Amino acid sequence: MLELRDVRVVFDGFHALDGVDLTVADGELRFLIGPNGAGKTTLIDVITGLTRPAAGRVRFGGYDLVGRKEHQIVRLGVGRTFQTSVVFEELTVLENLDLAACFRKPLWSLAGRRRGVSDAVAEALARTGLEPLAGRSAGVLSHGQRQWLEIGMLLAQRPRLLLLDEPVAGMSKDERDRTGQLLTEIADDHTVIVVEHDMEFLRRHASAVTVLHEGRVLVEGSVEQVSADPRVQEVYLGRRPSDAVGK
Ligand SMILES: Nc1ncnc2c1ncn2[C@@H]1O[C@H](COP(=O)(O)OP(=O)(O)OP(=O)(O)O)[C@@H](O)[C@H]1O
Repeated sequence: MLELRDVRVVFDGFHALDGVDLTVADGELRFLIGPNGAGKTTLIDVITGLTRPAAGRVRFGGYDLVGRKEHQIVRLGVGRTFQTSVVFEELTVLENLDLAACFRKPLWSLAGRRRGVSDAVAEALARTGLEPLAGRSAGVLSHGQRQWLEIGMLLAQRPRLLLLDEPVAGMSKDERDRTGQLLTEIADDHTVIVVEHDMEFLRRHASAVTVLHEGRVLVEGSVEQVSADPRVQEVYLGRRPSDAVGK
């Protein structure tokens, strides 16, 4: 379980997170939405150790995360994607996955590593449907395939909690549907938090949604509850939440 209590982040006097409480159960697929500047990325940064909160607690799987370094948090089973790509274009899909799989492991465990595809990499290939492309260079992948490779690279690290920042941005409708299925499948045996602006995508694939606004949790509930909530409609500047595609 992931548990944030009264988390506060202040940048030069500006309260980017202003007392956030959030509980996400094991195996949950939780969507995080909110207008630009609401604090979504900052929240992910706090969980992953990139930003240290001024106050508050972050607990995951029985560990306190505040004060731990990013790589230590990765080792505790927390993985994230960034808005910018981390794929090596000149390497193959398989090589990218293999590299990612090594990242979380201590160096000594790599010394005697057997050759061939590790179980974690094979599972990541199968889950993301990238098996037929394993030998292709990542540079030739479509935008959607590349996003799946990034998700696969996270899976190859065997995280328990995945934090995904706008995974369907720029994808075609088919790619979005495939990604929605993929996220639902991943949530069978992982906890997944997805920052996403696309309301159509949320309607199709989200069950639980948390709305952030001005550094606080405004509303939590199902997509229907959240879209119908007058406070949510108001923060999206009087627009219907269905129009609230953010950027
Ligand atoms: N390193 C920083 N220094 C100063 N201010 C920052 C920093 N990082 C974020 N902020 C500010 O904190 C607020 C929250 O930013 P954050 O990126 O978390 O919002 P967001 O909800 O992810 O928005 P978006 O949808 O635009 O990505 C914004 O007003 C932003 O300008």
